[in-house]
Amino acid sequence: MQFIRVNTLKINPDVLKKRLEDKGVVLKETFLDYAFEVIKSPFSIGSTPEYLFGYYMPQSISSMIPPIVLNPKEQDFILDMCAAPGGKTTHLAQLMKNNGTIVAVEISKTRVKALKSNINRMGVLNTIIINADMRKYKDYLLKNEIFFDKILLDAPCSGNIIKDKDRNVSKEDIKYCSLRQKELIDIGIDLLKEGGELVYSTCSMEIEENEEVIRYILQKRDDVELIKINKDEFKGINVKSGYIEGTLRVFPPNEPFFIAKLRKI
Ligand SMILES: C[S@@+](CC[C@H](N)C(=O)[O-])C[C@H]1O[C@@H](n2cnc3c(N)ncnc32)[C@H](O)[C@@H]1O
Repeated sequence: MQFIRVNTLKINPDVLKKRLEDKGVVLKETFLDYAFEVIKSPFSIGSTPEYLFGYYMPQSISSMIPPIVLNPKEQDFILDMCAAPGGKTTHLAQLMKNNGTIVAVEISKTRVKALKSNINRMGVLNTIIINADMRKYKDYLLKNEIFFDKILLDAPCSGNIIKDKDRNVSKEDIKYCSLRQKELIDIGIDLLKEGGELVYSTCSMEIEENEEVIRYILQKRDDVELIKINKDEFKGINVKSGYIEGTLRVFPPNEPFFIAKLRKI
């Protein structure tokens, strides 16, 4: 299944739809008025002039859910803790209509290049890119008392190993990912303003990387609570409740995803 997210910072979804359809692309509506499923395309959807103009982002429909759940407002101060290549950063900027501020942090120098290029291509103007390890960069933020209204933690996970490195995952990989995710979510809560909200997501199916991380943070800290996500918002997507009520799991044929929302109290 292939989907595109129309970049409403640059073009109206109906205008782009007509433009692609005139070139022979067959598109199907989704629960989002700015996202379409690509049913058929005579050419690669990642190499059209419209793509290069930044009119859309090819990405799974599941990966559009975390920014929607975070629900950024136009004046929000947002931290995107693991940002590259920027599918979700550019989506957040679009929802904020290029207002407010996003701090997009990415550890990998190579992946920062892709993040920069997507941000430029898509006309995003409200984002500061930081090439740093969140586990160290948090010290700078805390020392300067910089706290955020909303945080997206789209955590590195074993699903990325399968996709990026094209190999199977071992029990050790899952354990390693789970430990890193627990460390990152704890940092995320530290960096939230009181009443601020954090969305945690992974493209892994493993309980250790999903519900276990949420259970860990809810047990470890008494300044955080779970906000229940309404799964009925995502019509046409194979979304079910996670193993903790109020969390979400997306299942095949859609890209597997886990999404949870927390509030700092
Ligand atoms: C799942 S990917 C993020 C995808 C991205 N949110 C998007 O929608 O395009 C996870 C990213 O986190 C980065 N990362 C891993 N550990 C990190 C850390 N400690 N600090 C910042 N970024 C990190 C990885 O290099 C990778 O690019």
